[in-house]
Amino acid sequence: MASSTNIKVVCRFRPTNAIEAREGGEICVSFDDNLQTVGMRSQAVGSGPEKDGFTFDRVFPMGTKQHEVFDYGVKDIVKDVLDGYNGTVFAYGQTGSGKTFTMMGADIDSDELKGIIPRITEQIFQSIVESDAHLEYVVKVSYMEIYLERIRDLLAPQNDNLQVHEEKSKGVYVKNLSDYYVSSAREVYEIMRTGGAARVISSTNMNAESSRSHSIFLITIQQRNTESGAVKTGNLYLVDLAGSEKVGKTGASGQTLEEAKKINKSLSALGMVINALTDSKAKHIPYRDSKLTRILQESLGGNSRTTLIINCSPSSYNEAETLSTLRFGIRAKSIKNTARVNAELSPLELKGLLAKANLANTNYQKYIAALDAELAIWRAGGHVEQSEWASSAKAASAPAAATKKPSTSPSTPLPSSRSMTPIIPAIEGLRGDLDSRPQTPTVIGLDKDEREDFLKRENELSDSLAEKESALLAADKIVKELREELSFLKEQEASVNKENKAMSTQLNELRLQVERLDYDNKEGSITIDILKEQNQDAKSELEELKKQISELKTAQKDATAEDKEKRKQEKMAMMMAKFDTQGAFSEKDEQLRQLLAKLDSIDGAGALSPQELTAIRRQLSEGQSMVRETVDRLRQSQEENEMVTRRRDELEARVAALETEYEELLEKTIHDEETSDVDLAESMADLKVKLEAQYAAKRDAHLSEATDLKQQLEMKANEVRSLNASIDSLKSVNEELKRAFAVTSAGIEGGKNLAESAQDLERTRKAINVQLAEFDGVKKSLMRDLQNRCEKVVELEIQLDEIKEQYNNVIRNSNSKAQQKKMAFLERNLEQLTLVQKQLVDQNSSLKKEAGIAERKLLARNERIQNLEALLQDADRRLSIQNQKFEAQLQAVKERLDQARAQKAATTSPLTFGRIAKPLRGGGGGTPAAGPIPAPIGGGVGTANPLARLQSEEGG
Ligand SMILES: Nc1ncnc2c1ncn2[C@@H]1O[C@H](COP(=O)(O)OP(=O)(O)OP(=O)(O)O)[C@@H](O)[C@H]1O
Repeated sequence: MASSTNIKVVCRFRPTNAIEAREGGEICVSFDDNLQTVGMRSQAVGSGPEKDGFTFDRVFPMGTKQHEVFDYGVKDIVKDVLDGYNGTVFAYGQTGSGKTFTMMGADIDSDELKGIIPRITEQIFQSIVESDAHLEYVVKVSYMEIYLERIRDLLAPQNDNLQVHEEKSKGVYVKNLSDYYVSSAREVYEIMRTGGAARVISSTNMNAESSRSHSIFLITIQQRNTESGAVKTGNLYLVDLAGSEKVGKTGASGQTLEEAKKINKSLSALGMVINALTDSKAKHIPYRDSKLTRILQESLGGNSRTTLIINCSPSSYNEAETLSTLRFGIRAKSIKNTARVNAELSPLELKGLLAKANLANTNYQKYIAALDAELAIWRAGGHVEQSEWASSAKAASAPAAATKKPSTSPSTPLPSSRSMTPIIPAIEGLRGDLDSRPQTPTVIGLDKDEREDFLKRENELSDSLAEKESALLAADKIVKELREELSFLKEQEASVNKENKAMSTQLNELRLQVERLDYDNKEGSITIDILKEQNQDAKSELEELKKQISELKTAQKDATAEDKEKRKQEKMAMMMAKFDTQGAFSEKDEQLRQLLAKLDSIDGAGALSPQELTAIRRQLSEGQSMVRETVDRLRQSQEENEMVTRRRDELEARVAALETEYEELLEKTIHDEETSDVDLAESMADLKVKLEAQYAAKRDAHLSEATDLKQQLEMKANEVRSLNASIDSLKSVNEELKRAFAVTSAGIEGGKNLAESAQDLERTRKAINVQLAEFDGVKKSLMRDLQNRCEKVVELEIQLDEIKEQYNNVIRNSNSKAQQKKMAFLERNLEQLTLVQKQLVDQNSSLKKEAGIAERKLLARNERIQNLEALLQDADRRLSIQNQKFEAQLQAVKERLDQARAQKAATTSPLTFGRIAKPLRGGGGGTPAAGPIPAPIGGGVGTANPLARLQSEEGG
């Protein structure tokens, strides 16, 4: 069943490519006729064994068709795998040498261009169809990639750190690698495409489509003999290695340089394994140095039929790489593999083994019984002859209950030659039968238990390593995320800081402004205080000026009081003189005088005629009536005088009122000037105008009144004068009459008539005297009255004059030079003061305003600052909330992602088929793709072998 064969090495040359042609590369290889040896025209092979060329199982020159490579290179292997052997086809060569072209082909769907893998797949299904009817096959495929020493499941790319395990029963395998049951080449192609799309591709200078990873396509074929129940399992590894060239040539750099190093490490490990395998002295094969060599462990020097396809360029441009590749192929060629069928025992075989085991068990029991018996003798102090000692051989041949009598020499030591673990042939045979899998080369030299322990421990370690690696990866990812987050947060922090800075500068500016405003405000209040003081000073100055004015007024008043008295007397004198000088006699007075003269003449004649007496009487009565008239007129004039007095009183009252009004006005003006901000000059001018107007009005009124009064006085004086004159004349007439009577009385002593007439005259005289006395009294009273009135008039005039004087004083005060100067000075002062006051008031008000504004601004800014601070706090709070939210979301997303990944891993495979075993039966039962899947024993999924069933259940 197991035969030791060398690895089959074939060599394929691709045609020269455009780069090589451009670089002037020439064909530097030659082939022998039987297409087994390739010769190099290189100086490097000038001497030594390579001079004769490199001999392989087959050489495919440029232009070899795809099907030729398949037919002559790998077709046989398909049959072996179907028969339960492990098979490996791997392509080795520099980038762009045609590995992928050979393995997968330029176009899967093209009959001409499709590569080895599609052809193998087709061959497998073809062979299944053509196989015996009692053979049932289950085909499943897996696709993985080794990239940067990590195994990635290309059909479940999220599983990117799979571990290689080894078990005694299963050999080397990739743990948790997903597999898909396939029933047709089409399904395999689909899987190939799906997996191919998930590969890590990196462009290099040499080949834009080159892959920097190793890809392994695994086809597992399980064959079950439905008649015997025997099961064989063949694994076919189809490996497309990464480019074998040196790092520098590809021009790879950066991360690609790292990649290249790791890829080269993997490939150099492959070289080391091959070297060790071909070196007879080598004791250790470094399979575990790389994932690649570990997976291909059984393919290289193990349980596998292996074909190595080395791909080369024929161009001198890639001569060095080609030479190295050829050397690699030559070395690999000498590796010997021992391929065995991976068979599970059939029920019959198992039955046989069971019988064997039962027999062995019986033999053991017998042996144990014999040993027990012998032991009892020894313990009892007996002795058993050596020939009588219990042995496995005897036990196997002796009847079951055979017991020995114990000997009596217990002191005999136990013989040292007896094996403590006897070898029972039946058991050993059973062991050999069960142990169908050969030892893996690595653990050769260890005993069986140690090997198992070693593998177990290795698997455990590998798992924990994977766990650690994934944890590390997750941690790396978290670190990366955290870094990103950190940078984001840093950016945010920077922006927040910037904002904060800007805000703090703004705040500082505002504070400064506030301070400045505060300072301005203080300054303003100080200025206001100063202005107030100045105002106070101005007020006091004004007060003093007022005082001075009032003093001046009083002084003026005092000065004029004496003048007034004098003038009054003068005026009175003048007025009275007027009355005295104007004594004109009236007509009556004249008549009376004539009458008196007549009387005098009568006196001279001695008698009066009755006519003359009658005339005298008549004249006297006329004189009396005149006196009466005069008295009446005097009464009238008295009345008029009273009226004048009343008017004067009224005028006085008015003058007093005007004075008080004037004073009030003056005070009010001063007060206004003191308190208000009215322009003093203007007010003064206004006041002046007003006063002038008032004075003018008053003056006019007084003047008119005075003229009226003067006229009236004139009239009265005239009247009084005439009355006085008439009184005087009457007096004189009276005197004359008296005298005439005296003369007449002396003349008429002699006659009765005369006596009578004398009596009459006496009576008349008496009456006249009485009248005269009355008249005198009236006159006196009139004179008194007149004098009084005159006095009053004079007083009025004086008052008028005073008022005039006052007015003139005021005018003078405002007009006189000194006064004018003073006034001007005062006015200037006042103006300045007013100006200053106004300015101060203005400043005060503006400062107040500014202070108010500043205060308002301050308040507003304070509010703004508070708002901004609140906003900042709010923003901070929101930021932290957002952060928390973001973290929570991130966490949720992570969880969901993990869940999704888990689900995806569990259920949502990109491939909707292949999770259920599809047993394919040979014997021309039709292609599984064309019709329903042939039902295995029991039908459906449940009829597959236990492993397949288990997997299908898992898949379900
Ligand atoms: N035998 C051939 N006949 C015609 N063209 C070929 C042949 N072998 C390779 N080529 C072409 O050469 C180019 C490179 O081939 P390929 O991609 O198979 O190289 P590779 O060895 O797989 O490279 P890498 O290691 O980068 O994956 C492709 O365009 C391919 O079509």
